[in-house]
Amino acid sequence: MADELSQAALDYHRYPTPGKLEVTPTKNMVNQRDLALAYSPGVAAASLAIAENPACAADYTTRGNLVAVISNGTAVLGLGSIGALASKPVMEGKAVLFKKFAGVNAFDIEVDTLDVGRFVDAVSLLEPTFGGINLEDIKAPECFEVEKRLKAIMKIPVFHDDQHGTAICVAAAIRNGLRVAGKNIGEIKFVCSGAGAAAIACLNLLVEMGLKKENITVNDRFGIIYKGRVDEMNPYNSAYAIETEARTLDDVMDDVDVFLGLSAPGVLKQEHVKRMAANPLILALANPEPEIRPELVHAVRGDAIMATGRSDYPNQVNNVLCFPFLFRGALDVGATEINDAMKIAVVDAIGDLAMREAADTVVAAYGGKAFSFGREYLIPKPFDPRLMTIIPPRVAKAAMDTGVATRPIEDFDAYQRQLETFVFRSGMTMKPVFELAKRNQQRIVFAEGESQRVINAVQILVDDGICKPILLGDPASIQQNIDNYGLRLKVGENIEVIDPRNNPEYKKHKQAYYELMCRKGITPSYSKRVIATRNTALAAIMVRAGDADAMLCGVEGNYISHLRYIRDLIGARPGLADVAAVTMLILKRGTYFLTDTHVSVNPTATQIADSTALAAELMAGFGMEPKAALLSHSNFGSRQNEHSEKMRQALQILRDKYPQILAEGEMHADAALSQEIRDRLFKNSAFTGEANLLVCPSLNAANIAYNMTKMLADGLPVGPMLVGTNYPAHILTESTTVRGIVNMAAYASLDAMHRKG
Ligand SMILES: NC(=O)C1=CN([C@@H]2O[C@H](COP(=O)(O)OP(=O)(O)OC[C@H]3O[C@@H](n4cnc5c(N)ncnc54)[C@H](OP(=O)(O)O)[C@@H]3O)[C@@H](O)[C@H]2O)C=CC1
Ligand SMILES: CC(=O)C(=O)O
Ligand SMILES: [Mg+2]
Repeated sequence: MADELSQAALDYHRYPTPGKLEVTPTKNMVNQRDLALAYSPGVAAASLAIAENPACAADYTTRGNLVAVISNGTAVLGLGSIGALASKPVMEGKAVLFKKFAGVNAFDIEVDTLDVGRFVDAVSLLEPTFGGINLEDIKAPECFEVEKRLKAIMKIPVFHDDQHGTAICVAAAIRNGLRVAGKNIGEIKFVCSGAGAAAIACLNLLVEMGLKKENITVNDRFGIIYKGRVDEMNPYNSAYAIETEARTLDDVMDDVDVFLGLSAPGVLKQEHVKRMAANPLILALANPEPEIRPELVHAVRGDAIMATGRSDYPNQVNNVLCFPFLFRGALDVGATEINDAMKIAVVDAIGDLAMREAADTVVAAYGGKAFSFGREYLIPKPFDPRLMTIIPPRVAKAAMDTGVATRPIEDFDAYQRQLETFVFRSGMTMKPVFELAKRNQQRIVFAEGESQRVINAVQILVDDGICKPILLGDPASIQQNIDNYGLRLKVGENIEVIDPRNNPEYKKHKQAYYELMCRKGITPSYSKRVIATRNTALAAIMVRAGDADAMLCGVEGNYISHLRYIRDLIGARPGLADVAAVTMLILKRGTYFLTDTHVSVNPTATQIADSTALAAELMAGFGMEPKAALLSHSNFGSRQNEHSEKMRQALQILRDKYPQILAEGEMHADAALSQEIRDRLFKNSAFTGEANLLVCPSLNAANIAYNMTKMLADGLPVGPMLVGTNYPAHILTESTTVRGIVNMAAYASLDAMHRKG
């Protein structure tokens, strides 16, 4: 490993606190009452309930979502038997992956013994603590015995990740690799380097999938495993011993279709690769250094399809694609074991996923690179959020079908939503909006139709049937982007494309633009130019003309330049001084709306009252009851100046004009969010609990508050949504993600539907 990376890794592990994990309580512990509930005497109620009915441990403790990652340090990655203590960073790492990828809590447990019996005793006694056991980096052949004995004793899933997690990912990658190479698993010549935990499990699964045993040759440190060999033989590697004169890897590499390495660095040489069959598939999976580096393979074989266990090359075959999601499904149904049906469900899910285009978040996580199924993309990337939404339900279903689920899932739709919410926190809040949008698909025109983010979002919108997209832009560039991403959009079939320079409705749109702008110094010839070159203007005119139901712009270019067109061509509703922007922030703590985050620099008291009322109306569309707080540096008159006075006036206007809205102010943001703080200042607050509509006195305050909260509280924004417009039109920002565009297209549809009544 490069010195720089080693040092960076050491610093990463050491600072700011040693290690990668900590324990975080999930319940408040701030007063005497909490203490009485969490600990003595209250805790006795939970203990007695479990004593009476052990199954309710899943209701009153973390057990149902807690996995132990257990090792004795005998086969740590490809580093060998470095001991239980030295394995701790790897086990902590696996625990982090469980949590990060699938929300599974995991403790690492390092058991310092080489004795199978003592190890099994130690682990089996942990059953009351955990909902599942993930065995890790335990060397063969002991690992087989350990797993077999623990499975027999324990009534929770026991899963040796290096065996089965690896086998599942390898099986999916090989199935897809053979698809690309155009080969049939029943006919291929197969060489495996390594006969340990991972290798034997992979071979067993591949044989189940149709690989012929007679076509497999296995090699380990002592050479080829042949019938009659005496060194290092055991019942597990003996199953793959063959009649042969061959004794080394060098003897067996002619015409090999697939090489699977689960052994040690540098075992496979360029000379071997040269002799392999056409389109050879090479999985060099030893970690961290593979059996051969991809650049060495590609230097001698242009037709090779290559995978490693590393993240810095294409086709990372690593069990992280499997274990977090497999356990998620198993825990969610209280599975008593992980059986073959559950494993096969994961093989299928991983394999299928790679055949679909990569998700937007994957593209973002990998530097904007697009992936589509092929030589360099055989299996999904670990950051693919769909692993979480696709694998656990299939595992849960397989567990239920095979009778090992103690808590069967009753409502799979609700379960699916729960998983989606984990990945896209917008899931729940946006759910009703998506449902409504789907029922009455609106025509949404996208001003930046050539943008890759827009095109990726449009694929999701089409797949989910949320709207009928119209893309403005050069058709050739749009098609190029569709092809680059391997998307399934078909112009004229599931999307409409309008080239502004070749627009069939050009005359009508130009005239409409001219009529709106002729008294603002715009000439007929300039109108022509604008309508052919300014997509935001064209989109706005299309919405006005009824050629689209709503528009989205702003993914490219600055906000204010789009706002100019919106103000001129869409305009504010009669009686309003201007439009305003409302941004939704989805936080762990809840969902909040802020206004005006993007439009008016210094709104008047009337504007503030109007935009509060419009934001409240918008929130009702999300099924939320607005509680508006007019924010200030002043708390109910504590400061007297023009800024606090403005918010006081705004409250008065609100109460006069919109008495139905629950509004309070002017106040500090903490008072807005805490009943307790408000109670200390005065009684009879207009609303109870916390405000969910935070109204700021200026653009400065609103925009700063929004961006700061988003960063500090890891908020997920939806918006900005424009309110008070004459027609449905929304300006996104340049940082909007694909998911953000999808959310806003759904909201724009809802906006359009509401206006139609
Ligand atoms: N990418 C992934 O997802 C995963 C990768 N791996 C990697 O696979 C490798 C094996 O792991 P695991 O099965 O758990 O470990 P084991 O210790 O159980 O097995 C190691 C196997 O490799 C063989 N071996 C060691 N050195 C050589 C060599 N120079 N030539 C040929 N064979 C050799 C060993 O042979 P012998 O018994 O004779 O010593 C043994 O059969 C590790 O590098 C690990 O990082 C493992 C799991 C997942
Ligand atoms: C990935 C993994 O589990 C290993 O290399 O051991
Ligand atoms: Mg491992």
